[in-house]
Amino acid sequence: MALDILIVDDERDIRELVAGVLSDEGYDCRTAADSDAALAAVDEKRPSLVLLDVWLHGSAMDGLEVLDAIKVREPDLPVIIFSGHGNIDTAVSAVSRGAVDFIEKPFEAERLLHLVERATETERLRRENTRLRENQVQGDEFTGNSAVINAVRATLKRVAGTGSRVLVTGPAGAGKEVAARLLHSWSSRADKAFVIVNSARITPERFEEELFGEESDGKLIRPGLLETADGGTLYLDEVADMPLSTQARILRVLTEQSFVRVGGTRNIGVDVRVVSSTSRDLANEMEEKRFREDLFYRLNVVPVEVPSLAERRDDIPTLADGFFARYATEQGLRPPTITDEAMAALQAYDWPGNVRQLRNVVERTIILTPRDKLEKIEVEMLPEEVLGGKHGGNGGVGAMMGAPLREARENFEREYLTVQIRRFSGNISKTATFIGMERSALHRKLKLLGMVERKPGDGKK
Ligand SMILES: Nc1ncnc2c1ncn2[C@@H]1O[C@H](COP(=O)(O)OP(=O)(O)OP(=O)(O)O)[C@@H](O)[C@H]1O
Repeated sequence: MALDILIVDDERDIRELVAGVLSDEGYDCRTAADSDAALAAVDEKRPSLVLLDVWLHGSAMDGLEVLDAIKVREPDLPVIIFSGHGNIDTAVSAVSRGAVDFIEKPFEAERLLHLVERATETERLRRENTRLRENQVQGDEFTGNSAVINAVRATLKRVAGTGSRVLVTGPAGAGKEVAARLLHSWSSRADKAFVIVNSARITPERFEEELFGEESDGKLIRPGLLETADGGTLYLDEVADMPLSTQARILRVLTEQSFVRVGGTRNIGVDVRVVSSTSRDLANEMEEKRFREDLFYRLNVVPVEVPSLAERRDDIPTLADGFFARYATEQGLRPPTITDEAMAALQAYDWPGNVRQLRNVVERTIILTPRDKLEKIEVEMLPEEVLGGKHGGNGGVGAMMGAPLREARENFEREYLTVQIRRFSGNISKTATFIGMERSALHRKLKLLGMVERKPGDGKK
């Protein structure tokens, strides 16, 4: 979605000029000629940025008053001030009253674009953070009752109150962030911010500004994520993606509990609990000299591993039920029931994208299925990736048609049993009960089929 910029200036030429420059760069622009129109525009729809003239001839309020009124309505909405030659002082005071920057008229288009880009980058991150937060509010509890998830939950509970640093590891989409939020919510910092530093999404050039904030001549231009997280939890997502130079500075923050803003000299104290996550092998990153060993030891005070979904298949029914109920409700429908066959297919699949992929598959199933069929989820409604993909899918009847009956039956039995055993995470007794065989008979069968001792994922026969 294009960022929406509100341009407030009493001079029509300026409004049109600025709108032209910004529209060419893909921004959506609205304009207002006086204070009333400006505030009405903000009330109508929160813009991503306001460019505001300090001097508004013929208006009920001047630029600074409009700034104050905007800040009351939308404290986080960035405002850049246009100042004329004679009123730089006013512009500076606007910055101390909450404007992110000012630009003196006449200005070059390039300078304007640079400032706009800088101001909206924060907005982009803010949106991202809000979006993630909103997603969570919808109720991403740390669902699951498998033994491994219960163990993770117990560890989180134990360390939540201690303030120790925690390093959450596990594959992408497994729920590292959900785990970190749970830890935060159980800690004494729960009513303070949970701030995400997405190391992979912030460009290395902007990393330090984002983290430490900026100041000029001793004045705050904008706070960084560290300051925003003061008193709360700072979540360093995918910490292995952090540039080495920033790793050195983060290390200093952790040691000293203080930092210096970009462009500043003063030490600013912060009280943050750092929780980091990685889906990469940090030992390997350290070996390759891409990750600082001293930082690793600082971050990894308490390691918590969130296992892949394939390692806790017994959580799939609860997770799937929860996601089906959520997405059906969003469509104004009742939570559907899921047939045993459909659930078995979900449990048999390998989920390389883990819980995130399961959530997406459920959402897609709900969207792609006609509404009148959504009371009961049948196996055919599930997407092809789950039914026929290479991860845990089966070859289908078609693949068996070229074989004599005996061989086809054995092939079928092999596939059937592989899926069922996987579904019960390799537990032969549970599998036997489910498929209606004696445990010893199942053992014999597996031996006959050359499948003895085969556990999910180990690939050996
Ligand atoms: N235990 C869980 N209960 C409910 N929802 C979960 C659970 N684990 C993960 N999710 C869902 O899966 C999505 C991915 O989870 P999350 O972002 O925590 O994973 P991650 O391990 O941090 O992934 P990445 O490393 O890719 O950022 C979340 O948006 C959430 O909806």
